[in-house]
Amino acid sequence: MKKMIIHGGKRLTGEVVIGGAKNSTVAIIPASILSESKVTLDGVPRIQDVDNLRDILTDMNVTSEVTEQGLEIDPTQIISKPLPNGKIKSLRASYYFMGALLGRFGRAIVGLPGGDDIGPRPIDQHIKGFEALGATVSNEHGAMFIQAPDDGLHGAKIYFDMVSVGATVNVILAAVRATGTTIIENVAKEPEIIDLATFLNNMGAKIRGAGTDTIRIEGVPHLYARNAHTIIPDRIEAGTYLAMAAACGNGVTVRNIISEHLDSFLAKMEEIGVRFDIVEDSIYVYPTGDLQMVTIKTMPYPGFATDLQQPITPLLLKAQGEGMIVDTLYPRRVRHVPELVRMGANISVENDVILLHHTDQLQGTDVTADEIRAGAALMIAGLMAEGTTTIHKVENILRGYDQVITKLRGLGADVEMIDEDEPSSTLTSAEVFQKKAL
Ligand SMILES: CC(=O)N[C@H]1[C@@H](OP(=O)(O)OP(=O)(O)OC[C@H]2O[C@@H](n3ccc(=O)[nH]c3=O)[C@H](O)[C@@H]2O)O[C@H](CO)[C@@H](O)[C@@H]1O
Ligand SMILES: C=C(OP(=O)(O)O)C(=O)O
Repeated sequence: MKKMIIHGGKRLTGEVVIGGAKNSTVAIIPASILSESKVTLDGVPRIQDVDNLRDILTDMNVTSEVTEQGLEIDPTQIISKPLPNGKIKSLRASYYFMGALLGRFGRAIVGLPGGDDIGPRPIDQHIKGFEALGATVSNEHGAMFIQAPDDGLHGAKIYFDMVSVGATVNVILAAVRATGTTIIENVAKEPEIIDLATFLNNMGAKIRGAGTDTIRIEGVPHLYARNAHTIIPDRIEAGTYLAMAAACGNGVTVRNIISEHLDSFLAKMEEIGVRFDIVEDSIYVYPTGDLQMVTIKTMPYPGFATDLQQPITPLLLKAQGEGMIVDTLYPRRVRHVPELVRMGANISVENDVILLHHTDQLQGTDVTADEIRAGAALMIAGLMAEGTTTIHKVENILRGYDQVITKLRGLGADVEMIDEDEPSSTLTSAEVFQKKAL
């Protein structure tokens, strides 16, 4: 286990470059097993979810190699194998192997996934989609057994009862090689869904409508990757650094952003009073003056992303007045709140609503990152705080934040990551460096 030590209070300056989107990458890596030729991915972020997906590929005899640009995956020698346990439990997106194996082999045995502990995360819509395509699905001792009929999956009309990123991805993966036409209604419209569809279409799939409410798929018998696919920039990582820049920056440029993917987030930043300039694929955030408290309600894309409600919270603590956050997707995504309270934040939860009040100054202390975006919030709070903040369970942050220590140091942050058993006591990070060098 690792911990992050932040000596707060430094004003951040300079530039940070955003990596490829975690939520695209973790769908596209499982999708690559549908290809009958080698797959080249550029812009793959260096995150633990990718390492864990690569381990799962290895279990299926699919080799992968990290290159300077990204990742090469060779699925040509793949074997159909049950994946009931192991790394499957280490991340959410491992459940995309259900759809991908079903699409490739007509059967899948995959353990129920792990991922962030942010309240109940059922998969009933994924199952509804697989069944509509003709598969039989059963849950046996925590693993899903999914089997296509003898004559293979067939196209179907599916209406999702709620908008789900995971169910949309999984049903696309199962349907691309099914016989006939599949129409999926009330699908997720996230940019990561469009990225996945682009990747699959470039391999010969026929997916239309990604980014709208309805996706139409004409099944094809074979898929071959021919060109390298570049993963889109991570809008959640971008939002995190933008919020950080506003909370403790002295003029920060965030590069490699598709600003349209952040429309609702940027509108909220403006409402708070943050000033920024968008120039092509970069956003410059000015040092902030007076800020206004706001109300945030998370919604499926293009609404305000649940994954950004925690990262924007420390910034809101600087604002005047009283604010509120309602996470309609994950009402119990509040594990950062008690940790922020320990840092002196005036924040509470009542009936699943996060209530925020202006806080003069956060104080560094020991806190725990119970999930990825709670960790991002604590990281920003630690940078804003007086004194030293030690964040435990940093692995949750490393699941999805690309080269985070390097990026923070590039902005001038005084931050260090060390093993839990290594003494850090009251040393500054410069002293820790010195000690390591001896
Ligand atoms: C790897 C990945 O892309 N993860 C993202 C994905 O997670 P994930 O794909 O798990 O989230 P979903 O979009 O599926 O979940 C949205 C909502 O639908 C509910 N639901 C979902 C499926 C289902 O079968 N039944 C059901 O009730 C969920 O409990 C939740 O309330 O979208 C979330 C919502 O934007 C983000 O926070 C995650 O970062
Ligand atoms: C909830 C998240 O991730 P996952 O779905 O991979 O658990 C997230 O990225 O904020």
